[in-house]
Amino acid sequence: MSAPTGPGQFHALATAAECALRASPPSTVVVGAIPFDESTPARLLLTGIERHAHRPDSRPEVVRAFQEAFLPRLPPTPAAAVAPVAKPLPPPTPEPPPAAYRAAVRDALAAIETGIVTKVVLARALHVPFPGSRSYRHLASALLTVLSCQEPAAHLFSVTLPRLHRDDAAPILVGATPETLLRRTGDLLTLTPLAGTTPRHPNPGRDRAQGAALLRSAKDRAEHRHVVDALRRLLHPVCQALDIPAEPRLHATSRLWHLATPIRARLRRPASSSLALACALHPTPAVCGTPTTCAAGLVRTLESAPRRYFSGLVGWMNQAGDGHWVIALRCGEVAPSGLRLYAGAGIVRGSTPEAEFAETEAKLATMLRALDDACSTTPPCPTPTGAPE
Ligand SMILES: C=C(O[C@@H]1C=C(C(=O)O)C=C[C@H]1O)C(=O)O
Repeated sequence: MSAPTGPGQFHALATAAECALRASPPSTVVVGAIPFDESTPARLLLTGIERHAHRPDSRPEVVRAFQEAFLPRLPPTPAAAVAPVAKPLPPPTPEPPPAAYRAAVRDALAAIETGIVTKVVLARALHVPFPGSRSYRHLASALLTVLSCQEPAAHLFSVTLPRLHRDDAAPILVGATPETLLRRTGDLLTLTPLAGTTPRHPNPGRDRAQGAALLRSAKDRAEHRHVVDALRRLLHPVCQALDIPAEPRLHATSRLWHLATPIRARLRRPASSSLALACALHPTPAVCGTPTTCAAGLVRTLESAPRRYFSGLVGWMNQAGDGHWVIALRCGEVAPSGLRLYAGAGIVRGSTPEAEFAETEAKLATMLRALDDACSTTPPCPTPTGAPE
């Protein structure tokens, strides 16, 4: 299922998905990935979820549906192919170089001082040359297995993306995101925006102190408020009841604390489909900035390369329009030539180039650790993970 790239792609996709589902058997769902911006093609396809899962609302079944829909069944990896031929991994190349990322943060801060934007999210990438003899599809599969152990609370995804050129192998987007853009069940809409981040600490006392400091940080609360305010503005016309807590709370991943606001809303009837709603809200200031058009312009000029699917959407929708769309974070594109991992950070007044660079490093560590384990022979889940010791 596709729509021409360029302005209007997302709206056309949502309409095409709704039409295709209406014309399909009742158990059909649309699953796939929508890019950060409309210059990159989306990858959405129809699949029969009930063949793979009996409870499409529960996370593991949906994850399994993604895997079965997008990753062809792989034969068990022969031991020889799993040998850690590339340990230590080749060093990743930062794109852009760290100094250029810090300069872009300074430019974003200068734009904030002029008043044209109040928040801009700037992303960077790491290119990791393909580490060894395993096929890239096996690596994508191994990464997913490792991520499912290391990030048990995350939403996992694995989506085969459109080919860049006709003769190329199709890259695979693999990740474990902590952020749900929205979930629609009938007229109930739930959202969990995240913004404002600090690393966790292996010492429990210091870990709690770091979380508490994030919760108090005026700069991080402002960064978070931009997202919640934008969602309130956009949801108000389509919702009859909107429950938005006044204060953010902490959300933990295995490596990071985030500020989170769980939002619940009742949609007015007739309710838009989950994909139409997701496309209307995307990109939120959590991944782009505010005001959106101006922030998106700065993202285009200040980032060194297109984000493609990073900070886009991944999810599914059924015939009733219910569905779950997450934001593609803590992820990478796996291709035969190597992996491209991404992370971004929200720049607001009070941000510093050094701290924002460090935040992207901390975010990238999730995928780097998974990659390291995916390329080693040790089992991916030796002990339960989730909270640092
Ligand atoms: C851009 C990313 O994350 C987004 C930005 C955050 C922030 O700036 O604090 C936090 C969570 C996400 O909404 C990322 O993980 O790369």
